[in-house]
Amino acid sequence: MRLDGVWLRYRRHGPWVLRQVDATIGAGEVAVVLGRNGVGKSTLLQLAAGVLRPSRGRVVDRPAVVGWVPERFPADQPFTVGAYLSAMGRVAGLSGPAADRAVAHWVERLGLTRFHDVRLPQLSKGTAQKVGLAQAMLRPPGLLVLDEPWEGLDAAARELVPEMIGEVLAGGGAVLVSDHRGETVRLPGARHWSVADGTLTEAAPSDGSAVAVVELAVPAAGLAAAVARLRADGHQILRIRDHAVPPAAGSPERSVTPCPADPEAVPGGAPGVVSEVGSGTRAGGAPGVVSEAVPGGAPGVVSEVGSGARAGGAPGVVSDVAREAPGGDAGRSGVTSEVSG
Ligand SMILES: Nc1ncnc2c1ncn2[C@@H]1O[C@H](COP(=O)(O)OP(=O)(O)OP(=O)(O)O)[C@@H](O)[C@H]1O
Repeated sequence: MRLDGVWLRYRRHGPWVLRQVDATIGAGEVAVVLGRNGVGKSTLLQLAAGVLRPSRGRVVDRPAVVGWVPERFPADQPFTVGAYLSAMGRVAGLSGPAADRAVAHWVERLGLTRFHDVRLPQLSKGTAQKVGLAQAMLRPPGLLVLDEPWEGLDAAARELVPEMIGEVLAGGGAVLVSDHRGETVRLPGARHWSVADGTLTEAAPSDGSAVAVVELAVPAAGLAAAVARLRADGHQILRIRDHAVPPAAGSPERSVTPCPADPEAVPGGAPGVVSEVGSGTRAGGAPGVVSEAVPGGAPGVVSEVGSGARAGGAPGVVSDVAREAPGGDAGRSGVTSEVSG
């Protein structure tokens, strides 16, 4: 499927939400749409799914079967779960018996059995979201479009999302998924599309062969916000650490602490280091420490302290830690870097 010079605004003479978006997604590919709140991720997904029509440009080669999971399932409909899903199966082109079989399969798989005869408005947000996932999968989609699919789901259901994505990809489908919380770390091989200022840019692949690790210092009070911002920009957080406990020299991954998917869960009260892998670098403008990965011609590690950064452009880069940052405040800085090629 291809978005060909797509522009979108919601009303005549209104502001453009998207301008001249060109993007292609092929069979067996997944693209994660990243960006801050309100930049137009949902708009882009709705254009891809065919829910919205471009104001200018066109969307071509959209697969015949599209599974669309909106950010909020429209639960204000007077149907039971079973009746709604059966009807959606028919809408998707399944015969009655085939729809029934598909509904039985997905109801069981998503743990919806006891809600089969419950009316949609009576469902909790998370359960309604599962109904939204189920309806999109009743007929194997050639394109699955998921808008923030993890929102509101319990732990078990969250695990199902990457599974469902994997099944669509294995069946030759394509998947677009938006995410501002970093859950996509569970989607290896995903392409990263970043939306900002009305345009879409694709980040370099994060398959591990073209990324580097950067350590950034951030103010402790701004840690959660920094993590959220970095994730929104498409970077992968590897770890968060107190800069008073530096990692072993030359082995920054050794002391990795799993980073919570929810930026709100980041302990904001303590100074911290965030390790991130991704496709671009953001320099920390203030003291503190963050690690992130950036694309490079070769694997590498970059350590950054305060507002200064040095990038390793060659393999075999070493981070040396636990020394006072050049020109920094000894009480707040604890990392400096040595780069070798
Ligand atoms: N139906 C609509 N009518 C008018 N403006 C809209 C409509 N839907 C979205 N917008 C506007 O378009 C812009 C992009 O919204 P969109 O929902 O696509 O962003 P988003 O990146 O998905 O945000 P979030 O991360 O909060 O879901 C916002 O300024 C929003 O207010």
